[in-house]
Amino acid sequence: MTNTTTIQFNALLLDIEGTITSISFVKDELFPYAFENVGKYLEEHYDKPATQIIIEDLRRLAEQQLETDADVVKIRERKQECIEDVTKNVRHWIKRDKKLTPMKALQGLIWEEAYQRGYVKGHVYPDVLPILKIIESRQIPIYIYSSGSVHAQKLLFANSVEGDMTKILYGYFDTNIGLKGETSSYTKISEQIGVPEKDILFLTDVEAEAAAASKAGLQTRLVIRPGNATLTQEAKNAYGTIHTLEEIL
Ligand SMILES: CSCCC(=O)C(=O)COP(=O)(O)O
Ligand SMILES: [Mg+2]
Repeated sequence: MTNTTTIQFNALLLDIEGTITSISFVKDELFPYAFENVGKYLEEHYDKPATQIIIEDLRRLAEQQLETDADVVKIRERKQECIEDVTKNVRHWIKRDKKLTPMKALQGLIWEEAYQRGYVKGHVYPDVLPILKIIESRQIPIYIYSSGSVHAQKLLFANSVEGDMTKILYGYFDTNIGLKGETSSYTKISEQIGVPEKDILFLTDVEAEAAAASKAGLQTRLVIRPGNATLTQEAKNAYGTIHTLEEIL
């Protein structure tokens, strides 16, 4: 179903990958960079408090995950063993596109170097910035909700192919508020931004996210971009689809 009526909303909530950024940028540039550089990053930043906090979180996570996943290893205490174990787990989770909060936090720190050194630039589709500027000019706040950490989100938009986009973004949410497939996450976002669920428009490429948001009472549209997973007809009918952000104006 293509939406033909005007959508009324007082806040816009955007997924990143597959919605305003290509899946290929995330899967073919960001993830491989983190995969290749996780060990090196840990060697260079091991003693920093931020790294140690993440390692402790990853240690607890590994304890839980190894009960159901035989490829996850227990993270040992001594520095070199710890780096070896964290690297093994993180690489395993990257390969499976796991949305695990501490792993996402570490990815964000690793990507910081990639952006700073100019190895990557955050991809956004050409329709995104012009339409977001129009929405911002209508005093409608724009928020991001991604499985990538808030730090990683800010890096992507501060170093995007369209320049620094952070000035037009009002706020950011990651999995610290809850998983994107859980209805309660959207209820919490609505509470935090002070906009009723029915007045928020959420755009995503993932059916389960549209379903969770819709169940919470948000308006949703599924976004179709080149390289995205195919959507079921049932979901297209239930939530409606757009191909560019122009369709929400
Ligand atoms: C913040 S950029 C990296 C995106 C990422 O790590 C990811 O897992 C994509 O998740 P999304 O919720 O944006 O589809
Ligand atoms: Mg997505």
